[in-house]
Amino acid sequence: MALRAASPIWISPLRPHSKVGVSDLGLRRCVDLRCYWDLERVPKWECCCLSVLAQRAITPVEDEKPSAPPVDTSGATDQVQDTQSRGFHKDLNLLPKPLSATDLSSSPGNGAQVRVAYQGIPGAYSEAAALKAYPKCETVPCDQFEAAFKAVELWLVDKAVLPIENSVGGSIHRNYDLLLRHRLHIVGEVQMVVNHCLLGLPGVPKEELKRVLSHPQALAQCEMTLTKLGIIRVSADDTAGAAQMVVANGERDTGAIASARAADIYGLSILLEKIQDDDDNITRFLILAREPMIPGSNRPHKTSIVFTLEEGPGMLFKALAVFALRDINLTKIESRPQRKRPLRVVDDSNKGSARYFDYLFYIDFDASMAEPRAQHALAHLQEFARFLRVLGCYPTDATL
Ligand SMILES: O=C(O)C(=O)C[C@]1(C(=O)O)C=C[C@@H](O)C=C1
Repeated sequence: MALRAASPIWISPLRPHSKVGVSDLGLRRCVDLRCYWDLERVPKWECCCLSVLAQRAITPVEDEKPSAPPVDTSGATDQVQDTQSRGFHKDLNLLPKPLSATDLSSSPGNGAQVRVAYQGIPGAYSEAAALKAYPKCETVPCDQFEAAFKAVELWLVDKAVLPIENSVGGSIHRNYDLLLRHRLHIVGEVQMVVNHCLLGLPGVPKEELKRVLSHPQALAQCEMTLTKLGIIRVSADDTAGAAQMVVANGERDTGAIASARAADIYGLSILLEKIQDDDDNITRFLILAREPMIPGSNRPHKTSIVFTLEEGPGMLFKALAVFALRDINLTKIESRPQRKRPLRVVDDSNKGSARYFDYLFYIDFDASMAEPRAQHALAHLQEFARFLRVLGCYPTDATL
């Protein structure tokens, strides 16, 4: 049994934290980069992506022409001499160098010294996803999704890894809502095959189980097996928490659905393996950070956005067309009610009962914000979106 030493983060005791690590090189580089932005030209939509801002300083969005060709540097020596003769800078090597895409994405790939928050306790699938993203990281358990968001915001951890959708159970709506409520950036994704096991106390046969505890998503992913076994489902905060509870309660007729690793950690027996309805049960997790990453063009990237539209016929059709027109593939679309304004009264006199829900649309698309076609698509979308935010641009996980 190997429990990790990291102390869990519970949402209530979170407190303002001194900014340990503020001087972290990555952040300073980001701050430096802001000097290169032409903020006057940033339009009203809230684009959080460094690259798009940097690009906008150079390329007018209205212009659908391909980006300008690389600058010809053949006259560079003349420029240096000219500058020196005017006495601006004696040594140009002392000037800060503009960042390139690789500079900002060069955090150690194995995650050594990175603290990563996840929801659940050791043995949860989210912890495994964090370790897939950063194999040497220190994982930090949190009781709720929101605690993981806050842990990043308060500098208690560097990143958070949270589930966003599952191939059987669908979207994890809570995390869509939290993405909007918090100011974190998506800097990566992790796709992971989730193989569920039926666990019981040592020596208990599966026929003796009357109840099974697990996370609601896990219960939904094993719907058919559980119906076949005729077992009562009971919700728990996370799968590993369910396993821990089975041990703590010591009731022979109660089992858990969790990972093989959870069985190992909490000393339970594996009664059945791969009990999910679909063999290819895949959960997609997002990696969140305080700062956005600069998208590269060396590998496929995804961009995630959220927007709202004006009321009117065909508005969603128009919004989707900005991507179709530029041959940009959409990988996910999700809509969520806008909670602050759940109902819109369409009749000023409030007569007639027509009322509409306002929706937020979340879209993931296969393109990097470093690509002009993605920038143009968002500039186009901005023409009729009431609100638009880039949640992040990050490398596509193609490891499955
Ligand atoms: O309970 C866990 O172990 C989790 O990591 C949560 C979670 C989820 O919320 O989707 C993660 C992966 C599986 O899809 C089942 C549960």
